[in-house]
Amino acid sequence: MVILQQGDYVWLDLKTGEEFDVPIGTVVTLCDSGLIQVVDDEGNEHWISPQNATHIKPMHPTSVHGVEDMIRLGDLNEAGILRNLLIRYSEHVIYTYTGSILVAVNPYQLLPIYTAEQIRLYTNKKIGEMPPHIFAIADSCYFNMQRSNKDQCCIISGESGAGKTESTKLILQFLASISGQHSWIEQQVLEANPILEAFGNAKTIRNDNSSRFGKYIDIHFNKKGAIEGAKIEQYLLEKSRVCRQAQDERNYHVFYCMLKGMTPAQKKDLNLGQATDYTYLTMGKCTVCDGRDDLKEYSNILSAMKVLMFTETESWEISKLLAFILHMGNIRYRARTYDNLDACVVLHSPDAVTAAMLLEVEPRDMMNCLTTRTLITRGESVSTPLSMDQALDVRDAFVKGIYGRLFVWIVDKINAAIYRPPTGETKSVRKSIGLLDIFGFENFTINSFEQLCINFANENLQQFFVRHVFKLEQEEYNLENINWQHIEFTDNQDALDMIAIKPMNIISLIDEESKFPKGTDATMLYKLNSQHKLNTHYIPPKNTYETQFGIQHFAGVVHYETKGFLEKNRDSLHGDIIQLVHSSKNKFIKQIFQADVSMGVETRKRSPTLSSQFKRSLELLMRTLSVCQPFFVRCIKPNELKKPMLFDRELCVRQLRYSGMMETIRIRRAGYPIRHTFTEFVDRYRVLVPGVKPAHKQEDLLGTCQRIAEGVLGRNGDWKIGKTKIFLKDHHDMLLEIERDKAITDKVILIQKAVRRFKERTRFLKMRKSVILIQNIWRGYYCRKNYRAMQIGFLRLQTLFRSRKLTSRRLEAERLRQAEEEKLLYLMTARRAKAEAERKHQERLAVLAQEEAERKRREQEEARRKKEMMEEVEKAKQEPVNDSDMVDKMFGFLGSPNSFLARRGRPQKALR
Ligand SMILES: Nc1ncnc2c1ncn2[C@@H]1O[C@H](COP(=O)(O)OP(=O)(O)OP(=O)(O)O)[C@@H](O)[C@H]1O
Repeated sequence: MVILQQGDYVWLDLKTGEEFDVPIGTVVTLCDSGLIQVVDDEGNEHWISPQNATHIKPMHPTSVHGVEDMIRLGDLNEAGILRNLLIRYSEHVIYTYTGSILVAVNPYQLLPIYTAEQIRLYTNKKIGEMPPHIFAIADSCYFNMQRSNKDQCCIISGESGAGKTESTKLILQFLASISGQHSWIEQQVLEANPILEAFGNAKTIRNDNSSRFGKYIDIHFNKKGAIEGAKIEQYLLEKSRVCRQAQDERNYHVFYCMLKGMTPAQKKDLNLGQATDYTYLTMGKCTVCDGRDDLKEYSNILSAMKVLMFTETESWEISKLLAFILHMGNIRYRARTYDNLDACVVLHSPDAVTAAMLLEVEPRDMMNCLTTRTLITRGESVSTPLSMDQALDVRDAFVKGIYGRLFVWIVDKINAAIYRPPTGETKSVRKSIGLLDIFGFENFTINSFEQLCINFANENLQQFFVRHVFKLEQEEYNLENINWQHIEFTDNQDALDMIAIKPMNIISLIDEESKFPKGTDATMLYKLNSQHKLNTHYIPPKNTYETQFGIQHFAGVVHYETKGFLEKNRDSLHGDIIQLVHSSKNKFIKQIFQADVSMGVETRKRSPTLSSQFKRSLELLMRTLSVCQPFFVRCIKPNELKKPMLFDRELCVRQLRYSGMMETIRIRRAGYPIRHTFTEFVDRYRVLVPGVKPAHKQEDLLGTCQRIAEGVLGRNGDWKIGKTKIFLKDHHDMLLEIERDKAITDKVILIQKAVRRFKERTRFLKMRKSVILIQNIWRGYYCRKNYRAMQIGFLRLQTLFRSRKLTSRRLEAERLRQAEEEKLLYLMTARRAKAEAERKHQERLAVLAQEEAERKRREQEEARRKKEMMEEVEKAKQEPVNDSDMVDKMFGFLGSPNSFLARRGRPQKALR
């Protein structure tokens, strides 16, 4: 026994012996005592005694926290795969790879992983570069289409409710976003969905929005990779749902939407009430569907119809037919007996009248058609009554016939809007991505003809998958002499041979019996038994009373109830009904029945049965798929309750086992899923090794391939060289692509560098030239300007200098002259002064002489006067005198006043 420690992860095999029980992952919580306590992935505790030590096995580290690609799982068994999906699911990680196959576990809740940002993140990425995602598959489809110039297809499989339709829509959304601007055609392609879902989807116990038909959407891309159009192929609509629904199931969504969304006036015109009023809508006792807003859906349908060019009249005619179906379902019969024959009559009711009115036929004709049948015996036509059961069958067949044809017409109408037939020009360049969303394997309590067809389709797809993944792979390895481990896988070819390929196969026997006039379901079963009872894939009825036979399908045994097989397979409407349609004034119903009306009675009898039509369309589909490069998305339904975060281990193991996931992982791990011819390889990856010439110039292609592979993947890498091809693992492809991207990016950068350098240099040189020119001009201008300024300056300076020089010279001259003058002046002055002084001296002498003379004279005068005065005084002393005489005498003595004054001044002047 392994020595365990607390916290170790181990596998616990409870060995219950149940078919879908596999070991569960556990963590050791106690191991001190002899017993070991472990807690499993579902939270249950287990005690393991040493005797039960074989029940536990150590877990590989890759299984502890899970891996993105299950090829890398160390525990390569169902338990490992299951736990890997479980732990990722519990972390809301719903996508996991198995090589390039995507496993998607339905989250049953809206996860924030489909935003525009996510689209951007996954655009132009290699598988494995980002965590697994449906967008990564879509991107790879698109990238591969562009890279290899080959059509691609994506096969989305899984049980009802596993998420196929959602995955298809997500891929479409991704392709529409990355392929270009949102064009009108893209919008039209996207808008086809609401219409198809309204008319082809219904609430079932497994899925609230179950597609009751298969579809293959082929999206066409033009040379630039933009969506150019699309074509929708539909397969096997479940028509019986129009008349019958199981408990808790609904009829097709469109009926409920119409009754919720129509205006009262419209409803009045069609005499319609509410869903609960109609037998055809209430058989499952369920008219509402949680989480669906029928009212809103109705407006979506109408707007989608507008986008897809349905005219107002056509929309109204469709409503009329839907209303007709509802009224037909409400028609009541009463059993009668005529001439000992079981017969019936239609009870008069507003529904019957309205139905006839909507069909625009005579009410009487319609009632006759619903209650009698015209037989032609020996050239004569005889009308025989129908029993009530037969009449109900006729009515239901009529209604199913209308709905089935209406659905085909709608798909054709959509195709008319979105399909652009290839022209000579576009044919060679147009590439496509096909999305196959087809009903999963079905195994109900009672399985009928429809289930046989559905399971037949799934056998075909499984065979395609097996062929692609296993058979072709092994064949190719042998052909190319590749040494590899041979993997055993479950091939469903034998089952397929028995159902539809080998002579006297089940489908052909059913067909034959359907055309045989006296054929019944019992005779058919008898023939099936006698032909196939020894086949290991056939399970005959246990006794002669049992009406069931079984088939061992790849996904398990399914028992089919043969009652009604032939009728369903014939899928033909009685001539009376066709006649009734022919007599109708309603052009629309005539249009949808056009093919039947134009056929004669005999041709109609020989018209292909449902199974042969289905087989043919499946063959066409398989042919289309076989020329495409396929991608596979395996959707897994985690629980039957449509609940988030609930993982039903058994249910998941069953789906994994039946989808061949184990073998897929084994073969993917052992094999080499990526292969290129030498030419392709060299041309694509020669950039990785310097100096490798293109393939057409190579003499040794194999050697060159080897050189490139060794250079990039290493000499000891697990890749192989065959006779014409090189074989690689998924991760090699990724590595090569990443390296190629890098190398091309480097080269692109180099080219960009050179181009940019050249461009920039040219620009620079041009700029430099211009700059130099500008500089030249500027400098010239500037220098000239400066020169002129300088010149003026110099002139001024010169002038100034000269003027200063002249001035100084002048001043000097002046000074000299002045000095001379001064000298002269001085001399003159001196001379003059001397002369003057002489003169003055002379004058002085003269004056002095004069003054001397004067003084002498005055002294003489004075002396004279004094003598005169003395004489006068002497005389006066002898005579009396008055005052005035006195004054006059004084003045007479002194002289007149003026002369007195004049005399006073003279001596001053003389003094100067
Ligand atoms: N990726 C998803 N994210 C959120 N919910 C999902 C996702 N895929 C599926 N679902 C939920 O599961 C429901 C069933 O999915 P879907 O209709 O795609 O199943 P299906 O496989 O096409 O079934 P059927 O064969 O019956 O048509 C959806 O209506 C949606 O509620």
